[in-house]
Amino acid sequence: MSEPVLRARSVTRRFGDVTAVDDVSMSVEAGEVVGLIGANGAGKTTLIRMLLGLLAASEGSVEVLGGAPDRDRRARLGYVPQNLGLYTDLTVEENLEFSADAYRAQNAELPGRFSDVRRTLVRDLSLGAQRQAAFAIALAHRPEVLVLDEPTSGVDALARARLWDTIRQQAEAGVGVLVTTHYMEEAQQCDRLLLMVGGRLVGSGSEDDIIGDTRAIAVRTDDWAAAFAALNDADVPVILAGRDIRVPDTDPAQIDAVLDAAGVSAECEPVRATIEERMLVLARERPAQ
Ligand SMILES: Nc1ncnc2c1ncn2[C@@H]1O[C@H](COP(=O)(O)OP(=O)(O)OP(=O)(O)O)[C@@H](O)[C@H]1O
Repeated sequence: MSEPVLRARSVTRRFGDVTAVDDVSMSVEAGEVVGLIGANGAGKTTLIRMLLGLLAASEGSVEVLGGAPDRDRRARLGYVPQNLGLYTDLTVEENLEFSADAYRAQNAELPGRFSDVRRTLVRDLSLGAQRQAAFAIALAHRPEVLVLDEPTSGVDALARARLWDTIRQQAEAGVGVLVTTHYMEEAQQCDRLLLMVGGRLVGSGSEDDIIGDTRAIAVRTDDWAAAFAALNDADVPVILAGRDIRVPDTDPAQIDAVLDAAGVSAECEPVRATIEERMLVLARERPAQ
């Protein structure tokens, strides 16, 4: 296999007493979309900032396109940070020119559908439109690696689907993509996932690999509010989605006992856990530092 386009070797980053990233090794190959998932504060952004050479590692090392993330290699990357990194008092076109200068790119261009907003100040665009512009600007110098930190938060369903189409097209053209997301439907569109909990990389591979044999109990009852309250008080990892109650990684007998004691009649069925439930279980085993 060729050299990965991004690689971290045992990287750790501490901020005072907080270990934001703890001994993480990972890589992204050309042409693949790798999803970096984990709860808020898991260390995803800190890992990305180290990979891009924007933040020094306390320990370990990173490589971009086979070497240190110096200015020349960074010019071959496209990066959309969570806060988008646009100048809000410049127009979309001025932001493009600014970015093209920084990347020393010739003929950087935006897709035609941006023609209506070229001369609009970024601050006058909706958050969703700003995100799309930031993404288009990051692609305009035809990067070999794309790093996207929550590219679709605040974006409507159509724009989100379009953005994922573009991500896939980029990967098919050989670009290596690292993308963080909180949306599990998006995680499923990645070729491979990396799961971070409390600064550590605790799972990798497909969704199935990450879920492993974790099971959940689906609790069915008309008295869902009382059932949820009783299970929550019992300190089991209970999740309420609408009126559906789920309890991952817990002995069914314990759930029966809690519900019986609370006088709630319910049917409990063991089911396969979801990826969110697996994340919850891991987060309880290893709380954020
Ligand atoms: N500059 C900083 N100074 C101090 N602590 C920091 C700094 N940057 C991050 N942290 C801490 O490091 C931990 C990891 O934060 P990070 O932003 O990397 O997580 P994340 O997984 O990207 O979260 P989110 O999904 O909310 O963006 C958190 O506890 C955070 O408070």
